[in-house]
Amino acid sequence: METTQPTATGLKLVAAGQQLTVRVPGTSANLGPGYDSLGLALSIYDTLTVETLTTGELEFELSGEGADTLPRDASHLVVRALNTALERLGFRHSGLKITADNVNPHGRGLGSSASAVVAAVTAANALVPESARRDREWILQLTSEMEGHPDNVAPAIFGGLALSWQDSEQYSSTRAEVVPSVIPIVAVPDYELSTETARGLLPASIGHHAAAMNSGRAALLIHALTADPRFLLPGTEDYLHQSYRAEAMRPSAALIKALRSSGHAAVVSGAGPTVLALANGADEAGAIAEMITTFTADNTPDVAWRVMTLAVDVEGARVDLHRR
Ligand SMILES: Nc1ncnc2c1ncn2[C@@H]1O[C@H](COP(=O)(O)OP(=O)(O)OP(=O)(O)O)[C@@H](O)[C@H]1O
Ligand SMILES: N[C@@H](CCO)C(=O)O
Repeated sequence: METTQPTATGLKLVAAGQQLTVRVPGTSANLGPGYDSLGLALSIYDTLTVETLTTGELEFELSGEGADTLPRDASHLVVRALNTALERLGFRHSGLKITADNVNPHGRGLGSSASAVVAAVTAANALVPESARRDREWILQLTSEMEGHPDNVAPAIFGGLALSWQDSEQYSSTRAEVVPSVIPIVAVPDYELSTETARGLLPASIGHHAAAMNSGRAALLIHALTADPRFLLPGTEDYLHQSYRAEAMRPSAALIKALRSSGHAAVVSGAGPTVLALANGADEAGAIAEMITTFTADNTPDVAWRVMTLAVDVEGARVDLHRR
């Protein structure tokens, strides 16, 4: 791949004429007690196609979620993340054509902003020469910095169930395998709640008792997801965030309460307001989907819900190179 000499900015130009597509899964973070640490990759995908140009221009084609609201210029989240990543790698571009096809709903708790930055940083890393490319740990570090927490970006990058942690400014993550009988079902309401707003509802500190209770449930949840799903209901109990945010998503909180009272492991997905239920097998998945439909029709008539029975994505972000 050809690159020019460093420019006045000290940054080299990536070669023009390249084209690639990145497919990134949506994610559900927290899973109850795993606040800011656990996340599951889901089979709902955004795709981002990037072509490098010589015109110096930015062309943007946007379809699906956000097509009516998002900017199509350098202020777009994907462009900002892509430029930052290229710069960190020592490069810049001389024009881009970006085509974004967004399926993951925005501001609903399915990690749309994390998917966007993972797609952008993964694309930037694939556009630079092989010798300058970094590994997925580097992508995790940069995208966690952008998001402020690693729980959505990690499963979006690696797929599966991501267990993430932070040492000072360093983010790390490891992947665990979810038993095949676990089926995620999401109920996505038609109202939004931004992560920023939801984080603002949390107390600055919590008591030692709540912290101890939460630790036990988080440990149990990993066992439930990776070995014995019979423990999904007690394993998804949380003491850190959901009760503080319930006022901002009352229909979702009511649905979660009803599902849990019937023995189903339901939680707020990410910062909400989507409801995530984890079924143990197809029969329970069917029963959950049916209960969501009936309960919401009877109890939340002003809210339209989209119910999706998904799978755990095990691939994570995938790059397809079309032209180099
Ligand atoms: N594909 C995208 N392209 C550009 N901007 C996006 C994209 N996806 C999300 N965003 C921006 O991020 C905002 C939503 O981010 P926010 O963190 O509030 O919710 P979320 O990521 O969908 O949910 P959560 O973080 O709770 O899982 C959108 O309103 C939009 O501004
Ligand atoms: N852990 C994050 C996930 C949403 O980005 C939160 O609950 O605020």
